[in-house]
Amino acid sequence: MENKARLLMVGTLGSGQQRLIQRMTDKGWNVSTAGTLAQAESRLVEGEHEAGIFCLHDSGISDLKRVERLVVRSDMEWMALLGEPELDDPLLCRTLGDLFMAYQPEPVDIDQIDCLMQHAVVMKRLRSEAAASVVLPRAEFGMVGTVPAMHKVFETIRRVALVDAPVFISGESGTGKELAARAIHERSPRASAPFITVNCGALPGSLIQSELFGHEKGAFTGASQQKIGQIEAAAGGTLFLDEIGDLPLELQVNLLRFLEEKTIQRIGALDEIHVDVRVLSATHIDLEKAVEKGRFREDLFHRLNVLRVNIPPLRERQEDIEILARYFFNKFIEEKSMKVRGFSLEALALMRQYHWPGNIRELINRVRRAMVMCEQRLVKPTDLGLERRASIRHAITLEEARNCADKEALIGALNRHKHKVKKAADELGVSRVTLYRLMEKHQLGRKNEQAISLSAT
Ligand SMILES: Nc1ncnc2c1ncn2[C@@H]1O[C@H](COP(=O)(O)OP(=O)(O)OP(=O)(O)O)[C@@H](O)[C@H]1O
Repeated sequence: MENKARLLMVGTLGSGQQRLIQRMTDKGWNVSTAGTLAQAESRLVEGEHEAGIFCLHDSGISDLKRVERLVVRSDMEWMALLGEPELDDPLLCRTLGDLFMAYQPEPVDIDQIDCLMQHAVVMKRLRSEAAASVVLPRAEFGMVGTVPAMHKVFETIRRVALVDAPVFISGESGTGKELAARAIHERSPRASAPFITVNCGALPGSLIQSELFGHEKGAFTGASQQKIGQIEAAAGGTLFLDEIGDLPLELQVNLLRFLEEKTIQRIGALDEIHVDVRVLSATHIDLEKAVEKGRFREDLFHRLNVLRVNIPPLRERQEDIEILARYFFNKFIEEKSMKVRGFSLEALALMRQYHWPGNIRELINRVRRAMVMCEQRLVKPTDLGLERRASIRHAITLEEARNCADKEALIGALNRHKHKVKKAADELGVSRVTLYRLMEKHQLGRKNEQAISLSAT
């Protein structure tokens, strides 16, 4: 190790203190000292230390929570010096085990301390080099994506932003449709005007009409005041209709009229108002299929689908999974100092294998929870809640895989049809008798035993 590494010594060791500082200085260390935790905090801000010694013995440092905060934030290795009897304290023992690379009771062995601190410096330098070599992904419009399919999404966003036609954004739940809609607005000539989102699935039909078009005072019971609808509120800007597939059929007609004529009529109003709004829409359902089944008007679909952005699910962007996980890890670690340093290789491997039905929203939630739950330095599969699923994927025979798939299909169909066996059997293309037999085989109760869910496999 190159000498003159900076060593921070916190607390006092009593009579041995001066000797320790002198000997460590003789060995080539650049030692700075802090008698209190407050001083230690300022020393860490002032200078680039590479290793630390906490003298917990007889030093008046009893605020272990603050010790923990300081050690965690410092991003370097520490050793503790203390008197033997203090090891009776279980809280102190846990703190030592969690935070320090080593401890020494008195009388201290200075050669050993020197050796341990040299290791600490090497580890710190290794970590710094590793961190420097990691190229953090650049987020375009707040979206991280490195695979060709995402580059295509970014390119499409850039292009469609410049024209004024409606854009339909498709993609599974949590893939970033709203983020893409905002990006289109922010890059468009309308960027300085409002961007308004309406979730068409969140309100009942009776309310969504007034939400979109507004109403006049007295238009219906309870309309005690005039209300400007969201279309009018977005005038000059962009209206993002999320979950457009959930818009009731009767309102689809009104929306179509607005898109064709650029005018609206508040409920209860006689006059039509001209409104200049660009409409973006999205849904996680297959809108083409909804059109086929007569649940969505074809003419409205074509009006909305003039330009299209299609965001692929996370499982189809394998190379992005680890990059996104690290991106959010770095983001959350900045918000709150935590002991955790990164992901274990096993956790990364399982993240790549997992199906991510909730896409990036699910990834964010799992990473955030794992960072809080993690008790060691590296996030493990259990912290992410992925272990059980993964073990199923690893060591199973073909027969077990088939059983698993059968069971998932049964659970899905039964849930979708609220346990109506006849309907579930029709969907699965089996007779009722066969369905009962399969339910028995997979121990799926006829009613809601097992609170049927996919994780029940
Ligand atoms: N490529 C990405 N990079 C970084 N964060 C992303 C990316 N895509 C989505 N996110 C984040 O994931 C979360 C879900 O994104 P968003 O709400 O845009 O998804 P959505 O497809 O509109 O979901 P839903 O269909 O449920 O409405 C948000 O926190 C968003 O910031």
